[in-house]
This record gives sequence, structure tokens and C-alpha cells, in this order.
Amino acid sequence: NRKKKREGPPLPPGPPPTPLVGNIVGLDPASPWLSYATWGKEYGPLLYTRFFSQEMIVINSEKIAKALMENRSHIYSDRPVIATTEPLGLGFNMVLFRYGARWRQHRRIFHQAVRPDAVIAYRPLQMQKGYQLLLDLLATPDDHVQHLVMHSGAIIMQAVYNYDTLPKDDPYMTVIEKATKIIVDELRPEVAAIMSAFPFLLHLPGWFPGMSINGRTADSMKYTKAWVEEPFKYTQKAIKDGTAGSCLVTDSMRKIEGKDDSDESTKAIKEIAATAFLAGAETTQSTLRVFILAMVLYPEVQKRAQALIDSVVGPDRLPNFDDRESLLYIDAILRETMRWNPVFPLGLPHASTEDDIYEGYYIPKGATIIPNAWAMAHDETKYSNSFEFIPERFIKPDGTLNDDQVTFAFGFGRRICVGRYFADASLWSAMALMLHTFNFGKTNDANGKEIEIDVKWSTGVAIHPLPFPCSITPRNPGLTEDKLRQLIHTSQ
Ligand code: HEM
Repeated sequence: NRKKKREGPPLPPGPPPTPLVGNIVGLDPASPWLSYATWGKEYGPLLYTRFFSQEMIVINSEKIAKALMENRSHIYSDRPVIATTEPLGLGFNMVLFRYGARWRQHRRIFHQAVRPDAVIAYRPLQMQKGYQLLLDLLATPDDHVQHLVMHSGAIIMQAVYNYDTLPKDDPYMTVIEKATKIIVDELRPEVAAIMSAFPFLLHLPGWFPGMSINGRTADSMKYTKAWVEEPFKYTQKAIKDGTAGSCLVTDSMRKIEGKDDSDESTKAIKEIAATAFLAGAETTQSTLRVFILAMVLYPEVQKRAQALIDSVVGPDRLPNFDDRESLLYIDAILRETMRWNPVFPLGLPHASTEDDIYEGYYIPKGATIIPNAWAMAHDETKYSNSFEFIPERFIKPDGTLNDDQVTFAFGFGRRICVGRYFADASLWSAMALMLHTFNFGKTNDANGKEIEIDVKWSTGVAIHPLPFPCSITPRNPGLTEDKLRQLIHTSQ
């Protein structure tokens, strides 16, 4: 027991571990962020827990997360080795890379493509895909989840490969969706910790209780290989044929031309392209699902946003990025969506590369560092009535936005989400367009009685609300497909 044998500063407090397994007892496997937040109330915002031999430091406070992962980022920028990465076929994915040269190379190329001044170039495509989302919602509002999946995926496929996804049964999207489903389900830190402690578990059959991952690795491998290779081949061919438009792959390939056209750079670009979908599509559509849930549950917020859009934009055209400055309430809604239910409730784990001491507590080298974004979002000292959806909390008395950009929802320090500016624009455009065009509300049952929404959440590393009954109706009751197409045409 490390706690007894060590001399010097103590480890941070935490619940007493069960011998061998550590702090599994009492941890809610479907929503561990709740257990960590509860433990935080008892033991303090910095917690020490253990899963088998893996030491974990859970941070429930934004201030401490910044003090460690930002101010001491030279120590806290690694990722834990996740034993399930390779079996799932995720070795290409820089999100999970250890801190080092390969990560730095990928991060640099990625940053070039989606840094604040570069993302402006993607606005027309984000608007186009937003228009398509409106058309899809008008045609079949009950399929709104599928439309959001397609919207977020189509933006990434276009931005990365300059590939226009098919509205139905797109071959690349189908394969990627299958892989993502397995990955999001299985890539949980607690599963990874168990697998790391007992690698032989990876060889147990998939039907063995708790070992669902083993039944799925072969499929995951197959799908991820197709995901990395196939769309990249599409763009490579377009480059060869001289028909390639600007996109992450084409632009990055052109940059290395003549300078460094080794296979390694090409491979890096190919892997970054696949990573963009993994990191960017599910997260964006999950956030938009949270947004729709909020609009249904908080009609007064929706009305306030629509009244503002009506006064600034009016009914005869759709909002665009030039209106953003005059529609700050939409930004407040965006921030509140990210805060109210962060789609990565436990962020993504970092790992420490040196022993450290923080406020008298010892943080061991090699510990997994878990920022509990959910607990930060529900810090009542910062966000009163934190379970309520209140965009006004981001607006200063003079009507401008405050400085709180809810960055904790995008992570910390050197590993902070590299795609956050891109995500912000995809989210803003979709939210503004949807609020302009539709009302989101509850539905009625057969007796005309309003159906109450019992919100349930998926589980895994990234989460979203499970489908809930809602009505999506055009604000203008006479809106037809033709009229909407006309509106889109005049707005371009
Ligand atoms: C609402 C949308 C999004 C959310 C909430 C989100 C959130 C996050 C979070 C919490 C992390 C972990 C940061 C850390 O380790 O501290 C992350 C990492 C990352 N995100 Fe995002 N993300 C979103 C969209 C995107 C998009 C659109 C892209 C790409 C176009 C992207 C690319 C990445 C990459 C590559 C990483 C890994 C960074 C690294 O390890 O260095 N994300 N994101």
C-alpha cells in the first residue's frame, strides 16, 4: 500500500480503496463523474483514487485543473497508456498519443488547418450544411437525430476531404458510424484500467461478462482501417486528377510538397484526417442534441433568442456569420449548452510525467489525471442553479458577453481541443439557423396531453441525451420546401 510506505507529502485524500481492485466499489460505472463529484464533497476537490494498480487523480475544480494542467503543462500533457487503443484499431488517433514527437507533429499540422484565422475559410461550407439541415428537419422532423449526425459528419468530410456525403447510406459515413459506436462505448478509462492491469482479459471471449469489448475488436479494426484509408484515397485521387478543392488533406499535402514528401508526413496527414472525424463529428452532433433538449425544456430561452433574431435578421433571409456580433444571446446559448451538460463529462484523461506536489499533496509520476468537467459545470459558487439552463449567466449588465468561454468543456493546457474554433462555428451556425426557422417543443400523446420528458443519457467517454419526444415545427406555418429553398437562395 503506497500510502503507508511512502514518506513525504501525503497523497490527496480519497475514499479507502478495496484491496487489489482499488476504488471500484461505489463507483457508478454509467456515470462515474457523479461518483467523483460526490466523493469530492466528502474528501475535497483533488482526489486520489486507484483502479487496480493505476493511480488516478480526479480534479473536481476548474481552478486546480488550470493550476496543474495549464500552469504546469510541462508535467501534465501526457495521456495514459490505454490498453484498448490498439485492439480497437485506434493507433492512428493523435487524441490518444503519448506526449512526444509524433503527437507534436500531428498537433502542428492539425493546428495549421483549424487555428482561429484558418477556420474562417470553412464558414461557407458550415452555412451550406446548415441549410441542408434545415431542409432535412422540414422534411422529416422526427428523424432529427439522424439529420444532426449527417450534418456534423458532412461538415467534417467536406472540410477534411472535400468529399460531399450522400444524403443516405454514404459508404464512408456508414463505416465510420459503425466504428465510432464501438469506440465510444468501449473506450472508457475504467475498462482501459482493468485491461491495462490484466492484459490477459483482452483475450477472454466477448460473451464473458463485462468483456463486450473483446467481441467487438475485430469489427472495430476492420472499420477503422477502412475509415483511415478509403476517404483519403478519394482525395489523393482528386489531387492526382487535378480536381481537388481546398480541404485539410489537399492543403496539407500541398504544404509538404517539395519540402518533405516522405511517407511519414503523408501518413501523418492521413491519420489526422481520420482523427478529425473521430474527434469532431460525434462531439458536435451530441452538443446539438443537448441544445435541442434545452430549447424544448426552456421555451422562454427559445422565445428570447427568436425575438432577437426577428429584430436583427427578420423573416426574409437567414442569419449568417456577419450577424453574430448582433446576436450575442445565441453565443450565450452556445456557452450554456456546453456548460449545462458537457459532452465529455470527464474531459479526456491526461497523465503526469514527473512527481509533483500541489498545495502539500503528492501527485505521483504516471498518474492518470481526470478533470471532472461535469463537477466544474455544476460548481454552484460559479454557476448558481447550475442544473437550470440560464444563458443570461454569460451576459454582463451592459449586454456584452462576459469572459467565461466555458473552456473547461474543451479540456486543458497543451492538450486542449485543437478543433474548438472549428466546432464553435459549426455549432453557432446550426443553432442560429435552427432558431430562425423552427420551434422546438414537447409533443402530445394520443389524448392531447403533453408528454413530459424523462431525460436519459448515453454512457461512455462522450455522452448525449438519448432520443426524447419532441416536435420541430416551422415558425412560419406556410413554409414549404420550395419556400425554404428560395429563402436559402436569397440568403447566400
Ligand atoms: C463540441 C465539440 C467538441 C468538444 C466538446 C470537444 C472537446 C474536446 C475535449 C474535452 C478534448 C480533450 C482535451 C484535453 O485532453 O484536455 C478534445 C481534444 C481534441 N479535440 Fe475536440 N471537441 C469538440 C470538437 C472537435 C472538433 C470539431 C475537432 C476537429 C476538427 C476536434 C479535435 C480534437 C483533437 C484532435 C483533440 C486531441 C488534442 C490532443 O490530444 O492534443 N474536436 N476535444
